[in-house]
Amino acid sequence: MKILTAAQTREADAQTITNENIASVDLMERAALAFTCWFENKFLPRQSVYIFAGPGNNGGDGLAVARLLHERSYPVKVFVIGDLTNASQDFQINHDRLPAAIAATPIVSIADFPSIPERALVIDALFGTGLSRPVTGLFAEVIGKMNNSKVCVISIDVPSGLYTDKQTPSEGAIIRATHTVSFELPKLAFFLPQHEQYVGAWHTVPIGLSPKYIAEAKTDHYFTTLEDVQQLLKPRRKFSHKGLYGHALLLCGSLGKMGAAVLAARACLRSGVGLLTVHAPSVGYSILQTAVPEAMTLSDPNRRVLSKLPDQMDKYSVVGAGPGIGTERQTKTVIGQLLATTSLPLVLDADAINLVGSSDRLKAQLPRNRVIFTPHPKEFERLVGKSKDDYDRLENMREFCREYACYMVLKGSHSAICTPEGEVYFNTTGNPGMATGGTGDVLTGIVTALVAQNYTLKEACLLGVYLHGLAGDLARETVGEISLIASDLIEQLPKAFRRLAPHQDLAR
Ligand SMILES: NC(=O)C1=CN([C@@H]2O[C@H](COP(=O)(O)OP(=O)(O)OC[C@H]3O[C@@H](n4cnc5c(N)ncnc54)[C@H](OP(=O)(O)O)[C@@H]3O)[C@@H](O)[C@H]2O)[C@@H](O)CC1
Ligand SMILES: [K+]
Repeated sequence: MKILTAAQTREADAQTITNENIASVDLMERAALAFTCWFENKFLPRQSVYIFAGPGNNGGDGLAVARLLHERSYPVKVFVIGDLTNASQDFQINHDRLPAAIAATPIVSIADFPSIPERALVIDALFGTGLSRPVTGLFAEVIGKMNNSKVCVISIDVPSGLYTDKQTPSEGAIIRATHTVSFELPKLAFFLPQHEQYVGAWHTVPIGLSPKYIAEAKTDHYFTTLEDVQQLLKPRRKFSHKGLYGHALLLCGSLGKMGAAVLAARACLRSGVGLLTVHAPSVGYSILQTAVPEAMTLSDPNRRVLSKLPDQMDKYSVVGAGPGIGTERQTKTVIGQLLATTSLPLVLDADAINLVGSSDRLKAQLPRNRVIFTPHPKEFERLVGKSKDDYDRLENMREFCREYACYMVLKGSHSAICTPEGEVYFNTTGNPGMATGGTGDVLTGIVTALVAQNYTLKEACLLGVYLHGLAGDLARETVGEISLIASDLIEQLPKAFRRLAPHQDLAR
């Protein structure tokens, strides 16, 4: 699904109004109703609701929500801030529609800010996508009070004060929402780690924005949904044999880090690969043969670290390299040979990324259109360089992927997948329990297996990252976030695959 800029969202609103031949206040009513339904499902009408409305259409939404919640027996109080002589037309209409029981109290100085009871709910309808400058002055003071209220704050559409598609200047005040309920689509800002404290948990509610406009809108930013990845998953053919599903080679492990190789190998096998060979330092031979009997094991001449590429590289369909390999000189030579001498697709993770990042010579040897990097933020920095903020990091990722014609999975809460064309796809599965050692090795195994099965590199990234997060979400259901370990993801992979294709096994 596409992510739109603030300007595109306004245009989508406008086109919806024109195409459907409705008044803009009708679209506002639809939005307010969608928000109210979400709210009703979440909170009982026992708690009083304090709504803070600004002078634009976001404020208009807040006033319409006040009326709708009042009709549903929620005790509602409304406060309006700003120069209301310049308020938007739809704000005015909804102001006039407020029932007599709701007095909209103006806040003209911070002394007018109400004291908010402990169990109240606060709705933030100060600003939405029409924010035109950083929030200062009285608005900033109001935001400060709302942030200090220690109650649940629910933002309509956007946490007020946050720019949705570019860096918010540091002098601007921003709401710290518990929940953000966004209309139709999430905003780019929601996917960036630097905004975690403002956005809280985000949700989307449909308001019927013009599908035609959305389909035609140009963007470089997308987010992946279950439906998107379901379309990618290929069924297994009836007359199958293991040769159809590729032969993956993993270059993993070193003395003391054979666990990384075991995790990557097991995840690779659970992701449908036909054959798997793991090439590891000789210390890992019996470990791998015991822990992963389904995989073939090749022993490197060196006991501790990888020092040599295996022979007959052309019999493999893909190489996954990096988990647990360390950064010793011999291993760097192996990675150099891998880049220079093979023509296979490569999935490079962990120390393979660090090795490439530390050497301009290796970077210059990167083959075009057949490398996937899967860095976490620190590895990303070693490979691509430092970034000023999350928007800058996205731009740097885009530039790097264009320059080297490679794919990148920047791992995080919403892992970002970048293509050589500079398109970025944000993943929507996964949870904080996955921030634990070994989960990256599991991802390498999954993505490598998918490339082996002839998924394009882009498909392998989108599908692999989604499945990895989904396995994490399934694991959370049984072990919780705190106890979750990387092996739990592997255990849940079968269920994750079946979630994507619920009827496939039954159809036979
Ligand atoms: N269009 C539709 O049909 C639908 C729209 N919908 C809703 O509308 C929202 C967008 O509404 P919007 O465009 O009116 O902008 P909004 O965010 O309310 O703010 C604009 C006002 O704030 C002011 N202002 C701005 N920055 C400021 C600052 N830093 N400090 C102080 N003032 C500042 C600005 O003043 P100005 O810049 O003109 O001086 C103007 O008065 C969108 O997020 C969604 O919630 C839904 O109902 C669906 C249907
Ligand atoms: K808001």
